[in-house]
Amino acid sequence: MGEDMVTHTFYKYQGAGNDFVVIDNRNGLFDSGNVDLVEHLCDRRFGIGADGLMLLQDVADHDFEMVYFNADGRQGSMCGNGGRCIVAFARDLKIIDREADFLAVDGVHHAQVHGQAGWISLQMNDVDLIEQDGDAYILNTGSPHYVKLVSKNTLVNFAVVEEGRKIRYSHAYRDGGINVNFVEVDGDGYHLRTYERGVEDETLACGTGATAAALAVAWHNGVDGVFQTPIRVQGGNLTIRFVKEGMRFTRVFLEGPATFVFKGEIAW
Ligand SMILES: N[C@H](CCC[C@H](N)C(=O)O)C(=O)O
Repeated sequence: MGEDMVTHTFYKYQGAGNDFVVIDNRNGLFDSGNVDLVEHLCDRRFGIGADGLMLLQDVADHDFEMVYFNADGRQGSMCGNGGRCIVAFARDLKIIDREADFLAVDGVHHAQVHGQAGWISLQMNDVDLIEQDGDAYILNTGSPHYVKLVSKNTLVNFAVVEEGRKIRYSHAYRDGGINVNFVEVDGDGYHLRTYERGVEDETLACGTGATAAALAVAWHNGVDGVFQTPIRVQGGNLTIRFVKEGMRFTRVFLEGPATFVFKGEIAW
């Protein structure tokens, strides 16, 4: 690398296999409008490789601000696993200790860091609307989700990308896009596979998707109460905690691992 080449520091984190480039942008120098740059950095051959990219920024009245981009380079809606990973990043930068209060595209989030295992609990917004599209459930947990319940032992050989793409590009969702989730009963919890908008592929985990799946299943079962739902995803395990009273879901928490992978330098 030539001495005069300008390089930039980046970090890689992953949450149950949903992986992110994370950049400390407290100096505000990152060109947030550069779609090609973000897409390049997320490219798994020509760049670093990730499902998404996040900027950590300073903001008044909160520990930090999270700005999220999907791998297609465009600013996205809320990313649950990304939210958990940026809290781990803020801890590693010593911006926070074990509690965080940060601003994201869907408002303020509180998070807790549990123990050294990097288990992060992220509070998600309340949900009070679940609609139906045929036998699927449509709800927004910070990002829009289509949740289809499938029978046991379906997901092991399921064409997630093909079936997910059909729905995501169908007339109803073509313009705004939607994340497509397939969920089946799995022991005392559920197994989930997700086709993600903006990645336009299956991801190994989707935090807002796991949250949407847990709430949709509780709605489908029609029982109120306090829930703690294990969700097995391709990249690991997540837990969703929430209180259901009719169609109102409160105290919603997405919990799971958020792991530092590596730090690097890249020229752009
Ligand atoms: N692809 C999603 C955003 C990221 C969601 C996912 N990575 C998560 O953990 O919630 C969308 O465009 O709606």
